Formats: sequence, structure tokens, C-alpha cells
Amino acid sequence: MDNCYIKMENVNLYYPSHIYNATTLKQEVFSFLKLQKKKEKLEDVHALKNFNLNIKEGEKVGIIGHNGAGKSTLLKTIAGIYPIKDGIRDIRGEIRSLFDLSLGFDLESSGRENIMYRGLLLGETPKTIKEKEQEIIDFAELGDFIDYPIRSYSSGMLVRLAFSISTSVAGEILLLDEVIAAGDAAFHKKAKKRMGDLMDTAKILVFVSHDLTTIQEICTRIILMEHGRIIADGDPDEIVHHYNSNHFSLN
Ligand SMILES: Nc1ncnc2c1ncn2[C@@H]1O[C@H](COP(=O)(O)OP(=O)(O)OP(=O)(O)O)[C@@H](O)[C@H]1O
Repeated sequence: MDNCYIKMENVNLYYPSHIYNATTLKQEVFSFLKLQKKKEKLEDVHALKNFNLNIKEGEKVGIIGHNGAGKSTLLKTIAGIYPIKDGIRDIRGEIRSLFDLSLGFDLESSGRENIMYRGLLLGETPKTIKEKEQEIIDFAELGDFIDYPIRSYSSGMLVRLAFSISTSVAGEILLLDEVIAAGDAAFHKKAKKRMGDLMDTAKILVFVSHDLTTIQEICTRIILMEHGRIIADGDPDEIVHHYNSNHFSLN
């Protein structure tokens, strides 16, 4: 029996529209004065439709599809971030998500303190974080800035710290949304190598990207999504060929 797997059966996920349906006072007044038509009621967005998926240990699965196809939603659903309306989500294995890298950052705290906060969010203990702390700082190349509040960091420095922390913890199931363009060219090279190591150690990789060449290189299977559904699933060369010959728009 597999130690790790991802199973989804007839999963439906909706983004509720009530937040967008709220009317502002200005809109009410304008509508009352007949200066503006009353706002049309928006429907919930049905982002995953009767979705079925089975991923076994050892698979490296690439997810491709047009903008808004539901790729990121699928990753976040696997990660358990979004509650599903119905269906079954059955996951075995420790999940490591590499998206929303700066989640859990506190701008007023130092880089060092943020390593601790973010590490705890990633499921580490204070002791294991302390053991990794120096390696994380060295990889991020932040020098003395590590003890400054991260509010003082440039955006590149912030990305380097976030990347360094997030990739310091391996996971059995690695969920990746587009390879993170971390920092400048030199850092990017280093980051790519570290990502490669993480992908090699993961038992399952699910990788969302618009970059067909990279995804074809890395993945053992590709899933093509359209409007919340899988429309092709299989061997990377075949799916890319299918995509190319059917002129799907991936952008
Ligand atoms: N927070 C949200 N609230 C409402 N609708 C959303 C939200 N996030 C995504 N959606 C909608 O869900 C659908 C799927 O979006 P998703 O971000 O998963 O697509 P994607 O395939 O990752 O797109 P892209 O390639 O542009 O990143 C789209 O119709 C999008 O408008």
C-alpha cells in the first residue's frame, strides 16, 4: 500500500460571491438618484466541477491550463486551505506548500523572529528552527539585516528570506505554484538548485506552471485543466502534443 497519495472524488469548490455583492453607501445613493443602475447580483464562482483526481506515490504531476482554469484553486484545495462544498478529499502524507511564501510574516519583527514564527507555522519546533536558523540566514544572504525589522527590507530581500525559510523544511507532498522568481540572477540560480533538491526528495510533486518546457522536463504526468475540469491527463509528451495540436491558450 502507498504511504502517500492524493485522492479527490466528485469535488466541487465554490468561491462565495456575497463579499462582492455587498453594496457601498455611494452605490446605494447613486442608484437611488438613478445616476447608476442597481448592481447586478453576482453568482458564486464554481472553480472545481465534479473534480476527480488520483495521484500515487512517486508521481510528479504538472498542472497546465488557461488563466482562470482552476490550477491554483486545485493546489489550495489539496493543501486544505479552501473548504470543499461536497465530494471527498483524501490525502495521505505531510504537505509542504510553496505558494504565499510570505504568509505569517510580521513586518514589525526582525528577520530572525520571523524565521521562528514562519517555522512554527510550517510545523517545526522552536528547537528544530534554532538548529536551522543559521543555514536559513546564510542562504538568504541577509547579513546584519537579519536583526532589523523586515519592514526595512527591499522586496527582493523579503522574497529571499521567505524562500529560504519555506524551502528549509522538506515535505512528502510538495505543492508548487509557478517556480518562484526569487531575488536577483545569482540568487535565482541557487534557488533553482534548492527547488530541484526539494522536488527530488518529495514523494509526490504537484506543480502548476505556464512554462511547458520546464513542466515537461520535471514531470512524469501532466494534467490539462479547462474551466474547473480536467480535459486531458497522461504522458507529458502526449499532453503537450495534444495541447499544441488543439491550440489551447495557456496564457
Ligand atoms: N478569491 C477568489 N474569489 C472569487 N473567485 C476566485 C478567487 N480566486 C479565484 N477565483 C476564480 O476561480 C477561478 C479559478 O481561478 P484560479 O486562480 O484557480 O485559476 P488559475 O488556473 O490558477 O489561473 P492563472 O493561470 O491565471 O493563475 C477563476 O474563475 C477565478 O476568477
